[in-house]
Amino acid sequence: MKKYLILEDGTVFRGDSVGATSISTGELVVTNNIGGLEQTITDQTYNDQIIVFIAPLINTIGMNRDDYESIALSCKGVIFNSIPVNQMNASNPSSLAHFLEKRHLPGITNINVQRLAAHIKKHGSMKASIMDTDDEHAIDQIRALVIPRDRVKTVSTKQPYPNPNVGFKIAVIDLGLKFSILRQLSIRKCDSVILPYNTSAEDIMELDPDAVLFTSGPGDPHEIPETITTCQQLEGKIPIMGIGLGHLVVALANGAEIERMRYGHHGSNVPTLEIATENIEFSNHNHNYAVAHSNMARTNFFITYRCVNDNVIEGLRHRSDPTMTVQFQPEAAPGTHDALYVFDEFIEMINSFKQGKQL
Ligand SMILES: NC(=O)CC[C@H](N)C(=O)O
Repeated sequence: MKKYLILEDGTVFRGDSVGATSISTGELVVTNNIGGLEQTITDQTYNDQIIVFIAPLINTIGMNRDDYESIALSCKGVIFNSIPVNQMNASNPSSLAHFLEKRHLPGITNINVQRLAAHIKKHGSMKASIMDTDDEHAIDQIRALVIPRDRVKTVSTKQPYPNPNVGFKIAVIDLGLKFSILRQLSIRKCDSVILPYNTSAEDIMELDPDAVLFTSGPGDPHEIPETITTCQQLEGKIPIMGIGLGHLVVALANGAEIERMRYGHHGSNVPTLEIATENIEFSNHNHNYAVAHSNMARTNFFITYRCVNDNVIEGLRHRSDPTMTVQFQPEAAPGTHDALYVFDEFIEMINSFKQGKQL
């Protein structure tokens, strides 16, 4: 069955349907991930987005349940250059087609993703629809569609839940977390409690945590002013780590400004420079927003990481408070594993804060 990817500027790409046959609209993002299909599709930072995989051929062996990063899928569709024939067979329970069909996620394969990616690079990110036809009404419909502004509310947990262990107690503020953040905390024996995005500072402190972690998540950080206020109220009182959207929240809470990028960073091989060591790491990114350089000097933060390709700010550290952030995704999933040590630095920061407090 033929399917059409229709961009809001009227450009049309035609390919073959894979997965659910429903129609869908979202913001287009182009990822350079060549593996890690499961982790990418289930990453909630892609909420309301249509993910374009730029790799020539993807997913050769089928879906692996150990690599899921959330329970419910929240992206709006997937676009491929090509996938192996056996992955198109939905009656094979481990196939990509079966996975997409069961989760009501439409996809299109046999699309010229190189041309599509070049188009996005030239014109910037835009909305698109996966449709059965390419008539003019489809384009009008896409233009009229407003991307929701409550994406964190949609994906954040509604109720607190624990991820018990025997180490530091971490209050994890779920802005759309990936399971691998919890996996990395578990490896370090953290006794985590996962809380909704709008939990107040008072309720967080009532749990007597050793640290607070604001996770990655979808959308624009300005959409969650309550989380920014909570962060302001916690600042300096307790160690804080921000990842992805959490990094942007911490930055806004401290007077930084955020800008929308032209087409963002999406993929697991983005080179990032750690300024203190001059090490270049390849890390996993999915972001359309970034902290602006313009007024950094007026904040109390210094820049710890920047992207080698375009100088985008990728990490911050407070000059005196125990607060650290990274814009990239140190939990990887999919790789590389270059930046997993960021979680060790978080634990070290908690340790030093505790020792300082005891002195
Ligand atoms: N990696 C993330 O957490 C994404 C942050 C934010 N939604 C952005 O697009 O910039």
